[in-house]
Amino acid sequence: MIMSKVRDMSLADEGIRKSEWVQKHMPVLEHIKKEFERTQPFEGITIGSCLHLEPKTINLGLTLQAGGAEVAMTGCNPLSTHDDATAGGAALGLNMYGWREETEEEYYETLNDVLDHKPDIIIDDGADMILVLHQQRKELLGNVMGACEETTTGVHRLEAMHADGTLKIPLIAVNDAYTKYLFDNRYGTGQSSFDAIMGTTNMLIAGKTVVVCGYGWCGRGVATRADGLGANVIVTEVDAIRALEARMDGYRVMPVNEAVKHADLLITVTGNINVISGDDFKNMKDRCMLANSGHFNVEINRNDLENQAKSFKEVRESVEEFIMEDGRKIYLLADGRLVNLAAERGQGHPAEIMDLSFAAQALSAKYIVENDLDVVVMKSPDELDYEIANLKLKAMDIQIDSLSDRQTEYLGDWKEGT
Ligand SMILES: NC(=O)c1ccc[n+]([C@@H]2O[C@H](COP(=O)([O-])OP(=O)(O)OC[C@H]3O[C@@H](n4cnc5c(N)ncnc54)[C@H](O)[C@@H]3O)[C@@H](O)[C@H]2O)c1
Ligand SMILES: N[C@@H](CCSC[C@H]1O[C@@H](n2cnc3c(=O)[nH]cnc32)[C@H](O)[C@@H]1O)C(=O)O
Repeated sequence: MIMSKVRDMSLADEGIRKSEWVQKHMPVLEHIKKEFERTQPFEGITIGSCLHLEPKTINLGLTLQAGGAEVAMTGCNPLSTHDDATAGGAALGLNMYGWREETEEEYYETLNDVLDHKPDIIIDDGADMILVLHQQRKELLGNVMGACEETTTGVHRLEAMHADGTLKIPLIAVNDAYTKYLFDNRYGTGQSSFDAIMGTTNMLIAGKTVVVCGYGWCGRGVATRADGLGANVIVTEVDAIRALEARMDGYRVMPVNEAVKHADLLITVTGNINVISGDDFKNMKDRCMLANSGHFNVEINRNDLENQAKSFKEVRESVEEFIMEDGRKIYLLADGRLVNLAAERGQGHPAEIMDLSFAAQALSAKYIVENDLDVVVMKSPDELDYEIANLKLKAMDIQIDSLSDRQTEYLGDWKEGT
């Protein structure tokens, strides 16, 4: 029997319409779905997920369902759920739990609702579900064949769990697949962050100074798009090599306490805590705008901002204005949560990008079923990456070359010199 707790089932048709639209732009996932329909890799298997609930994620759920799985889904962020998508998913036979603007209590309640389905496989984003499984729902551990993790910070948390011996299940770090982080973290976060920031504020980027904190895969994507939109880009880093790379990519690099003085718009993408805190708020220009596109709501220390402000209020959907003692105004978008998903207008990454990420999830889940894995944190196998990349090239009608026998022989030979 299908169980669901969603905001409003009357939104189901609109949710289905939106899922059908993005489905047209997710050809790799569509191909995998057809394969799954034929081969039924998940017959008798229950898959529980904790992912941002929006139309593309519904297509992942339907792909797993087509492969024979019972699917139960909840959101991985209290602000990112689309209520039409959850209603649509429920109408199509997925067990959907969650709604937009959950309290913390509701967030964990719906996460536990999914665990109540006793999943054989877990697909997590940020590792909250895997943590609850290990800390509060230990009785279910024996049932879980393995889990997949969607994002960089989740992988870090799970590696830390594995290092201290806490992790009890095999874990595929789907984030670390080439077809995931090289595209999702970089091009996805680059485009969707600006899509959300511009849609939320209706403001111009050209001519502004944009500070990007963190020059990892997300930071590179955000900086490239800021540059392309005509901004003057400053990067802050703690890693010498990445800082050097940012400089040679053409950006100014400086410590964060200096960078905040120049920022018209500041975006954090570090996965770290307190990247913007304390005196940083004192040194900001009037009307500086702050957004996070990295991890949960910890990168920008909202408490520090609130404590220093005379007053604060929402002045526009997903925009809070903080009036400081000296009269300066600072704007915080989407409560400091991932702006590309948590802002009211956040649509998440483009469909063509999530096509790759969710193809990696679907094939990794199948890999768990087909292989008796040890308790490890492993990158998804290279052969899955190449399968996805080849399917995507084919869908994009792009041909590439292959090595001749002579070239293969040459590349494997050490004797041939000048
Ligand atoms: N918004 C999204 O849709 C989205 C997509 C993918 C990943 N993420 C999240 O974004 C974050 C970054 O992911 P990534 O793949 O780019 O990680 P990454 O490890 O490639 O990059 C993070 C960078 O931040 C730097 N850093 C750490 N602490 C810092 C600090 N205090 N100041 C300045 N720089 C600092 C690190 O040196 C590193 O270069 C993670 O939390 C990840 O889960 C979000
Ligand atoms: N759950 C945490 C962890 C970061 S989510 C970051 C992940 O979201 C994923 N993501 C980005 N856009 C979308 C989307 O549109 N649908 C589903 N997932 C998305 C992306 O793959 C990335 O790794 C949090 O909410 O703060």
